[in-house]
Amino acid sequence: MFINKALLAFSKGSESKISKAIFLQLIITLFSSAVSVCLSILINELLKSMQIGSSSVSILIGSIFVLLIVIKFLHRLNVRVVNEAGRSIKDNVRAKILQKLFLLGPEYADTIRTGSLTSMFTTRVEWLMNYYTKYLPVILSAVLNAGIFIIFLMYVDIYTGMVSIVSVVMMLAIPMLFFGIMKEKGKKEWEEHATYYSECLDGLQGMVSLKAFNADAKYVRDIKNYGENYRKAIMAHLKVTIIEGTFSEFFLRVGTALTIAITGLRCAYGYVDKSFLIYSFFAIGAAFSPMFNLISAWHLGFQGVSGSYSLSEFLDTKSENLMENDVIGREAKNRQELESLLDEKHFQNVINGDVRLSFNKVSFRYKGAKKDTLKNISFELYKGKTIALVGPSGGGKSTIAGLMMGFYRADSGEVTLNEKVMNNENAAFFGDNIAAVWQDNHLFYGSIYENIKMGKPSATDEEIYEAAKKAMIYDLIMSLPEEFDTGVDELGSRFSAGERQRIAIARALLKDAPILIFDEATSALDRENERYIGETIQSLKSDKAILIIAHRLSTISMADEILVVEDGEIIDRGNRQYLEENCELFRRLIRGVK
Ligand SMILES: Nc1ncnc2c1ncn2[C@@H]1O[C@H](COP(=O)(O)OP(=O)(O)OP(=O)(O)O)[C@@H](O)[C@H]1O
Repeated sequence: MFINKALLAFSKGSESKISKAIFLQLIITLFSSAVSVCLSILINELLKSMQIGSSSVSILIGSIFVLLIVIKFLHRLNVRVVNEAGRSIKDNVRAKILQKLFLLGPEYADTIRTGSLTSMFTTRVEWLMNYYTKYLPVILSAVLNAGIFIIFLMYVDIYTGMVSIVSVVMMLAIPMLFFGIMKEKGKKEWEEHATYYSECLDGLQGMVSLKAFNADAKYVRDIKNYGENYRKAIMAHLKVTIIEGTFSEFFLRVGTALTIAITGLRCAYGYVDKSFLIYSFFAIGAAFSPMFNLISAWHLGFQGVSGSYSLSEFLDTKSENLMENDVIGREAKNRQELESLLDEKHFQNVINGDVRLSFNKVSFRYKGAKKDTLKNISFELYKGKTIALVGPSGGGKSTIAGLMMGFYRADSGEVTLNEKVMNNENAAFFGDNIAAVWQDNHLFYGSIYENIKMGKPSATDEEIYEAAKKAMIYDLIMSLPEEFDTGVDELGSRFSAGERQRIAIARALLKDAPILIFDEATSALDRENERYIGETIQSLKSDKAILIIAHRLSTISMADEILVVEDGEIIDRGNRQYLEENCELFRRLIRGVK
């Protein structure tokens, strides 16, 4: 019947809604069978009395009429119940996926294609929904209903009963024989679906580059090929479904015919009481007709199982590097529970007094990389100190910032914040105390106001305006038609790179964390804005611990200590004057940025 542990786990939080849908389907099936029972009695009565107007006949006709109306009403109710159950399953499973994804953090996200994720959120969740709302109720009610009528047939005649049991068992067994191949085809379909989606998204995101390189024609051709592969995978899956469905239907029809024939024969030879003949024919109809619905439902059952395998594979992903925090570290059973966790107070662990972040002989290698990305890195960052990291591209500067944020874990050595070592348990403590602005800042779909407020959800309007002023973006926002309510489209593409950077700086300043990271945070700004933001950073210096990954002389100059990073190592350190006198690489870098 295609139930596994994973499928049971996915129903958590929606059990009552799923049970309601199953119960309602069962009632509908039983009531439909009750119509058959009434009809069989009615025909029997008519044959006996040959009178349409008798009271028992009127009662039977009335009962059939009432049952049909009730069934109609229950069908309508069923649509609502199934929709509610479906929504609940989708919400809860998506909340689980999201929690896991954020727990695994950027290190994992870098390894998975956007299309696979999209497909996980859409297709596979839909498959699970169909399993619980369309497959499970239909199969459970059909089997139970068949069971009731087969017991009746056994009572009438054991041989008739036995033939009907064999037919039903065959009908249920056929799909099981196809299970292996259906699982494989289902997996292939979802893989092709994920690739197709990934390629489409890649193309949309890279449209400017495709146009610039005149590569759009080739892209369209490639997409067509991926679409064709996806279509083929669907057809292959469908082919097996049709073959399996044909076999199931064949056995069901043969089973029904055989049972009717056996009943007739047994009656002809006097083994079945004639008065039971009509009842038996209707009972056979009532037992077998809901089974026909199963033929189309099996496909949904297969999809549900296949979806549950791939989703639980993802949810079981192990990582030594989990980005736990108050919300994502605690498993929420459903979306409501997740929302109440989100409503709880966060950022409770902000350090008020002295802050000290240390790298102690830290080495790190990206998964699959041939050599260490960072080797033996040590430095100390504390309140009132500004460190600048400089060095050639690819040297490992951003990786140092990533380790501070807990995106990755050191392979050897330690990253500590006020004596707490960076690990799964303490990652949230680091996150609460660090605000970062990256080279490439993500703005979320919504308003500018919401994007800035993300830095501190409890911020007042005044605080938000103040942060925007410090980030030199206030005047620009006020010149927009809807000021702070102006919409930010996906990826913030309506803003220039410099504007996006300033909105991100406002968001980070609003967080008011004791440690600030600026990773090439002013790279897209013009000289004037950069100078103003430099002044803002300068004004924060005494109160904050600041790490700047610098590319311009002005920012480098404001650092108390400059670390020259090359090929994963700190090859020299000191203030600007010292390095200019003693470090050839630093002199070359300075010449490059002057
Ligand atoms: N997710 C990743 N997986 C594997 N290797 C990575 C990953 N991210 C970065 N790297 C590699 O690690 C090295 C250090 O990269 P990093 O971004 O830290 O350098 P960087 O000094 O900040 O460079 P830039 O100044 O160009 O930003 C590079 O060789 C880069 O290709």
